[in-house]
Amino acid sequence: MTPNNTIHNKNIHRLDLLTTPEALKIKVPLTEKSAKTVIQGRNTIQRILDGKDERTLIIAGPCSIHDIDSAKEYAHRLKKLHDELSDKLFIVMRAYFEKPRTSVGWKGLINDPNLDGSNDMNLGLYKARELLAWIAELGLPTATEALDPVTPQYIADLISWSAVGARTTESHTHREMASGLSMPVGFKNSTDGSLSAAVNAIISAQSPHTFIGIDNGGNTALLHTTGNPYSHIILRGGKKPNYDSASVEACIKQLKQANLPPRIIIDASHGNSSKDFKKQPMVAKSVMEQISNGNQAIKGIMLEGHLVEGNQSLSENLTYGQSITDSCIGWQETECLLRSL
Ligand SMILES: O=C[C@H](O)[C@H](O)COP(=O)(O)O
Ligand SMILES: C=C(OP(=O)(O)O)C(=O)O
Repeated sequence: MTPNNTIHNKNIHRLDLLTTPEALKIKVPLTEKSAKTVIQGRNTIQRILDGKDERTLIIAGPCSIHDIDSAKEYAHRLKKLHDELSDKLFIVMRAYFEKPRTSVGWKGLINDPNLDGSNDMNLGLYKARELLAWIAELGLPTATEALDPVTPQYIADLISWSAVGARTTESHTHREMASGLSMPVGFKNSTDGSLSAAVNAIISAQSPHTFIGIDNGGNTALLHTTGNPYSHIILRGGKKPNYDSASVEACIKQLKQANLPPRIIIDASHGNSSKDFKKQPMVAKSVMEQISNGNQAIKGIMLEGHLVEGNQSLSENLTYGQSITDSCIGWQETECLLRSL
């Protein structure tokens, strides 16, 4: 569709109609088994955040998913560990389909599923939902980043935990969206390492809001939310790491000053590994040590891992199972690390 753009939509050269959430859910329905996975996943994470389940939440998986086959293979392997290590850890798969970029770059499977700039978002939403449904059917709960405020209507019924990223935690729109999401939502600290935007985001997301979104039929709608009681902070480091005990104590203090419960997830990647994937195991072990030493505020750890370690640039000859965004630890390292935790 080419808009008449002499005054309005001057910088929009094309408009394509997007499928509705309802139509996508007919194509890829939520089965009884997948609904059970999602609900049990959410309930367990809520119990962990409440301190009623003493296991550590582990969110592990690719920085971004660009290839369905390798994501399914990863899910298969992770499900085995999810079952085997379930006495101490509650393992959830990182299934990230939307990538916020520092400037420009590939924006994730939903935005560009063909990896070629054709931006077929109808296909992207289908592929994301199909994969989430497949993983849920396997019995493994998933975690994602909620970046576009409209996409949750298409996929959130298949997700047990969401994050708002470091680049959007300060965004009013994302706080409103989080207040209506059905699963626990973590807010990352800002890219410079400061915590105040995340603390304010939690307060905002726990409160009711009214904002513009879409309904299941794809109509523009006013959404009235109740607030999300399970919003919490994710320490991801910034100019310097913030996973050490002094930084965690400072975070607890800041949460308490804001009358918020001390509930923290620590991302072992990003600023906490200074973007060096090889440091993630060291970070995760140090966080686990704090938990063993009695720190009850740390509820979980996030890891960026894929089948093959490192990362690669987007090209026509991609290595199977290797990240095309941030570098990840490989499968062997992930398995070894999770068993050691
Ligand atoms: O985890 C993902 C990246 O760190 C984030 O999307 C920013 O990526 P960029 O700095 O490569 O754009
Ligand atoms: C983009 C991510 O992280 P952050 O927002 O912390 O940079 C991510 O976890 O993929």
